[in-house]
Amino acid sequence: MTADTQVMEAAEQPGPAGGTLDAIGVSAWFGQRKVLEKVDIVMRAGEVTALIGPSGCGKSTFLRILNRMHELVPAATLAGSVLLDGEDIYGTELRLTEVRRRIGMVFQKPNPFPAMSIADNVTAGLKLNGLRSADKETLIEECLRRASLWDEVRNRLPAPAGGLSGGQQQRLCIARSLAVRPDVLLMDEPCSALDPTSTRRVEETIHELKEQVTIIIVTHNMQQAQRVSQRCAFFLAEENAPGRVVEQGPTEQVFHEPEDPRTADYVNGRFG
Ligand SMILES: Nc1ncnc2c1ncn2[C@@H]1O[C@H](COP(=O)(O)OP(=O)(O)OP(=O)(O)O)[C@@H](O)[C@H]1O
Repeated sequence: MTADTQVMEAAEQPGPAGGTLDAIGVSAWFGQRKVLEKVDIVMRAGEVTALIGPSGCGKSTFLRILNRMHELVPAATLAGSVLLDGEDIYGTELRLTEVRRRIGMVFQKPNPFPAMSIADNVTAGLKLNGLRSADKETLIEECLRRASLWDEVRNRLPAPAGGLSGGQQQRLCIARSLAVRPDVLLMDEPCSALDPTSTRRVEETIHELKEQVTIIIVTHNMQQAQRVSQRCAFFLAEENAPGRVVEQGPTEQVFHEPEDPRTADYVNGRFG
């Protein structure tokens, strides 16, 4: 076993809750243009945090800062810090590969490897992360169960993932993310390409996962934010200004007793 290769205990059950992410004074730029202004949000273990707000207010940028994907864009810069259980993900103590393993991402459009088998898709992230599993079959079943997909695919694990429905593909991507044992899952509008039934299945999956993995979800769907999240942050970019968090708190409060009139207008569909 090299320093980069760890044997994962596939039979080991996932821990009780993921990590807490703490964004402190996070600002972001693309070139000269500032798109986020001093965002402070604590995203707690065991909870789902929803990021809401109109298009272009910086939600996806903020999400990508949380697992160091923002820096992949040329000319993208940032200020502030992001702590994972107190450790700075931009500091020297945590390696980039470790940050990306511990903080996984599920994208808007399901992106399995279509020609690869369903089973191999689940374990595809292991190699990329320098990990291997002592018992792949157990790990595959466990992750597919956690992603609420096992019953639908158990009899066709060698079939190509491209043959699954969009909703099944998205749950397969969730299973793939879970295989590397993340503490946090970032989800960028994970249901926007899905029909209502598939959306419900993904929401149920989120509900079941939140005890083990901290989830941060960007959504334009206000009903979805209320259904899946315990806490909510409302982002807004006013004219010619970078995006800011106008209000955050328990989802119930943000939707039913917002303190800021702009939050009330947004959650009640009066703009955005
Ligand atoms: N790669 C990029 N290069 C330059 N500007 C960018 C880039 N990505 C995003 N932006 C700009 O940053 C701002 C925030 O974009 P971002 O995608 O984070 O907003 P958002 O709230 O997630 O929007 P949406 O809800 O439409 O996905 C926007 O003004 C956008 O045009």
